[in-house]
Amino acid sequence: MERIRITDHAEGQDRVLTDDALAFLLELHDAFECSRQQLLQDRRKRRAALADGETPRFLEATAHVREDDSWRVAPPAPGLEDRRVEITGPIERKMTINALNSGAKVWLADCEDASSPLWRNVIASQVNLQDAIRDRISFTSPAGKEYRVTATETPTIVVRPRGWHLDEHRIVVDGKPMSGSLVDFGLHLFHNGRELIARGRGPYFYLPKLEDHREARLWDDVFVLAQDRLGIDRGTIRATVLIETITAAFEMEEILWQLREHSAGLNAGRWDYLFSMIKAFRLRGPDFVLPDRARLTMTAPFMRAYTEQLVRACHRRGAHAIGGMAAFVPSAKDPVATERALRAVAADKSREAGDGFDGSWVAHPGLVETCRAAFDAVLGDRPHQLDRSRDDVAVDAAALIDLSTTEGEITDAGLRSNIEIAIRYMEAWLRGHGAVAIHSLMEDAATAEISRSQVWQWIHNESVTSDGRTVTRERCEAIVAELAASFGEGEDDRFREAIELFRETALEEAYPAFLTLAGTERYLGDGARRPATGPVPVQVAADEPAEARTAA
Ligand SMILES: CC(=O)SCCNC(=O)CCNC(=O)[C@H](O)C(C)(C)COP(=O)(O)OP(=O)(O)OC[C@H]1O[C@@H](n2cnc3c(N)ncnc32)[C@H](O)[C@@H]1OP(=O)(O)O
Ligand SMILES: O=CC(=O)O
Ligand SMILES: [Mg+2]
Repeated sequence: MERIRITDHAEGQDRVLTDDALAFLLELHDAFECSRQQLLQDRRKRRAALADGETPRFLEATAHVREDDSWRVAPPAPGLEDRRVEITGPIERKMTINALNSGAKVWLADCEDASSPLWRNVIASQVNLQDAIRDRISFTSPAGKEYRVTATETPTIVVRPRGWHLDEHRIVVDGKPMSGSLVDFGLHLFHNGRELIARGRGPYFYLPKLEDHREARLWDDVFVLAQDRLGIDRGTIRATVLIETITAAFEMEEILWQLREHSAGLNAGRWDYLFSMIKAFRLRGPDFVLPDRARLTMTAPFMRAYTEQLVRACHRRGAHAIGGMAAFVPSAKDPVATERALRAVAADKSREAGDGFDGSWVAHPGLVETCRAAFDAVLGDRPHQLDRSRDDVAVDAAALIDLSTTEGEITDAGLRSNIEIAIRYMEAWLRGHGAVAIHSLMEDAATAEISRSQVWQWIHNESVTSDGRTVTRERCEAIVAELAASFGEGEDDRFREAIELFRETALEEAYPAFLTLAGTERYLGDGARRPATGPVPVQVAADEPAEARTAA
């Protein structure tokens, strides 16, 4: 019996899942699947311990790594010296070309927060990467617009594979799904690694949602085996780790140390970081309940502690510190939203550049110049500011987890906005869109996780909105019912399933660790339910207003 089985088909698959590529994936699976499962098991234990009241802390066992001043990560690899503007986005064909023409220094080609893991997306991402790297990508829109790469200098490509928690259930080995991380990583490296090196850059990665330094070590082990197997020099692969969980924030230097030969720095993944905070402390009582999502800015004291400590850790170790994503996006149809986005992004990037970051992310080509200007003002002609030590920053465990000083209230509008964003995002995700603009804000898996998690936390803490009303499941259901009236009922719409998924991830007693896991198991996996049709079902408590009962 063939050990590896592909359970689905998508256009372009033959170019991606070649026999040699599958043999490489199998080798990665055999070498690392046990360790991945062990680490996922450890995650579950740690999550339970945090829920039971354990406080994250700096590890005693690795104090020597933090205290030893002598080590540094490898110097920047070709194409990664100057990272002042990085554009992110899903690896769709048109967006790939637009990103390559955007003028950014780096393109984060995303199989993660901005991607919905439909099989056709997984395969198309790999096809588009192959073509983009070989300068043979073009696209004609349904309206007949032609797209080609015209920029003389294109961004360095950095691929973000899925996180360790996600399976790729369409590639089954000995009856078990492969790791989504290893599939995204392995296919890109196998097909494009040598080509990238020949073109003067290299196979570079962003590593998402790591929860501790042992998970970084697993990636390092993967890199070593993969390079040896493909005859690529050790240290050629480079990885920037997103610090976007509260536990990883206590192990920043350990993560750099584990990957030191392959490290390209750290990134402050603010949205998943906020999600991680809410998840970790969701049952810790009022001091850990955060206000409306709109009030969770980078100037909140706990967020400042996080970014300041990240820059300090990176620059102590000669590693790039890369800033995160301001969610405001411009809109050709809305000059007011555009003006607001440009102002907000300029302020965000100026603060990051002033704090010592070496570059930052933008979500949209219309923001590249704004980000560049903010970093130009601080960097000038220098490619980075690694020489800017932030030893003035206090390493302060308490500051990282002190949420009690976050200003702002929970409002009815904030509750409604969370429910609407979560459902609209889940609906788009089920249709295959991993990033969408909703009310001129970029929404992706990380921001949607915040929205649904806040709703869950507010219900379970019986939080009270500024109008004096308690957040209850029934109140949320009434809002769902009102919103449902405004949702489309087009043939392709998936609002019915999106509402079910929202209920499962925000309104139930149990708290699913990731909406993407819940969504994949229920709607995208092997045993997935068939898409439902008909009116959106709503649940309304007897004492809710009558109009809430009529959504259809
Ligand atoms: C928490 C995190 O992980 S953040 C990182 C993950 N998230 C992301 O990467 C989000 C990236 N951004 C996006 O996906 C998009 O900007 C969205 C979905 C938010 C908005 O996209 P749209 O609705 O298409 O925006 P809009 O209509 O203004 O786009 C104008 C043009 O810019 C292009 N564009 C917009 N964003 C991008 C991008 N990130 N990369 C490349 N091209 C882009 C569009 O394709 C469109 O091209 P066209 O004029 O040739 O048709
Ligand atoms: O991946 C980035 C984030 O903010 O989450
Ligand atoms: Mg993230």
